[in-house]
Amino acid sequence: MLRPLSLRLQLTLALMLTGLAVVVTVGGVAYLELQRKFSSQAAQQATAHFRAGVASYLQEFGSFESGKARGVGLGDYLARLRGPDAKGAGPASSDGPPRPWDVRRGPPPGHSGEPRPGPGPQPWPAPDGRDDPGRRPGPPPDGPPPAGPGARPPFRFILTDANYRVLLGAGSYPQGEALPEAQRALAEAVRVDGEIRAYVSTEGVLSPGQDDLAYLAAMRQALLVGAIAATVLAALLGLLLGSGLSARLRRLTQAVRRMHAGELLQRVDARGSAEIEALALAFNHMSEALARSDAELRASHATISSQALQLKELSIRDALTGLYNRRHFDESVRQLFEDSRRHGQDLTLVLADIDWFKRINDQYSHAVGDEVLRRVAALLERQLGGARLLARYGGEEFVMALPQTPLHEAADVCERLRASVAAEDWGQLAPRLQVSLSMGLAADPAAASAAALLEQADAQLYRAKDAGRNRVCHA
Ligand SMILES: Nc1nc2c(ncn2[C@@H]2O[C@H](COP(=O)(O)OP(=O)(O)OP(=O)(O)O)[C@@H](O)[C@H]2O)c(=O)[nH]1
Repeated sequence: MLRPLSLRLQLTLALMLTGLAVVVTVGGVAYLELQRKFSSQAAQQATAHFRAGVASYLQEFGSFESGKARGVGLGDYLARLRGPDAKGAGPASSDGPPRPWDVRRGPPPGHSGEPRPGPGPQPWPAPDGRDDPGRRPGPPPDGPPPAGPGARPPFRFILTDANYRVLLGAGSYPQGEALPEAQRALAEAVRVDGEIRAYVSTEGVLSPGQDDLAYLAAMRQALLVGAIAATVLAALLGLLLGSGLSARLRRLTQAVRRMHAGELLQRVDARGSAEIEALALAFNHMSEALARSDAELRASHATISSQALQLKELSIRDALTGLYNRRHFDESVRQLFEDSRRHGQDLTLVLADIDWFKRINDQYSHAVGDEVLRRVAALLERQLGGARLLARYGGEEFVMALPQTPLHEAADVCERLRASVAAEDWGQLAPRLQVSLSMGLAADPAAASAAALLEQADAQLYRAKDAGRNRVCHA
């Protein structure tokens, strides 16, 4: 399938065609008008010359009949006046006697008074013997005009006497009959001594003469040069406008691509034609709005993410002590257990329980009990370090997982914890307050699961309680 033409090419072609059409239309009309003007001017001149020839004949012979009686027909008379050089083509010259039929540019002789003398082509055909009022044989008056430059013009003259009786009918009107009314209106009077002696009118169209042909050829050439110049100018203009337009569209396209790549805030130059400026401004506004929305979206996404993190943290923390809660411990210890088993590493689980906590509550209040829970939790967390998992397991019970820690090492750690709790100055919190921890440890490598291991630790805790509390027990 053919690709659609680019905007630049379309614009160039449109301008070229428009320029060409304007030149051809204007030039063509001017050319035709000029041709018509030549034809009309030549017809006027030819009629004037013919009329002058007829007037001269009548002046000399008095009438067509007396001319004929003296053996001189109008055709012969005109031919004699015309002279031998009139047969050929060529421009009129100033040599020789003046003759009334020379066709020249400028006002016709009938308009300026006297006919202009000079040799030149005869503007009318010599009448034949049939039509000639002078009865002399001659070339046919109504034959087709000879072709070629300088040939006699194709006018055919109609000649009547003063009463509109046709003497020369130009093949259209029979000799001797009255000229129709319509044709009479076009006829021009031939006056001799102020008296109307005949009427003359013209039929036919002009084959332009050499000067006219030269004019028309120059006109055609100017038309051709104008058309070529207009086409070239239009092409240059089209290319210039088109390249400006396509450059702006290219910048817009590049900006859209950058937006697609993530750089939402883009600005393109808004200068240009009204449409391009409107498009660029709309694009800039859209880009700003998108960039603003994107920034707001990112900010709200960050807020939501942080809130989700906070929520998640809250969901896995114990509200009173800030330690992890039991649910989180149970989820995490499963992973620790599997990892230690997979890598053949030690894992010791510890359950720790505050001794006689009910009594603390009862004796000192729940608030004191809560504060004891918070202080024991902080102490355990501080001394245990980050590599171990510590959680409040429920009530006054805490649980610990010590990865990569063999039982005896874990027992030492727990012993230090127990001692620290016991050595704390609890009297600051409440008079004569004593707090201690009982702890049970399990690190059985044969335990099937973290829960099973935890049960073993719980059993050791019971042993510690049973043994008098404030102690660490393990298998
Ligand atoms: N202040 C306070 N008390 C709690 C909280 N959770 C559980 N307790 C109390 O802890 C007490 C636990 O008592 P017991 O299970 O009898 O255990 P004990 O008194 O510590 O006795 P032994 O464990 O055998 O030494 C109960 O009275 C609970 O009400 C808490 O969050 N705050």
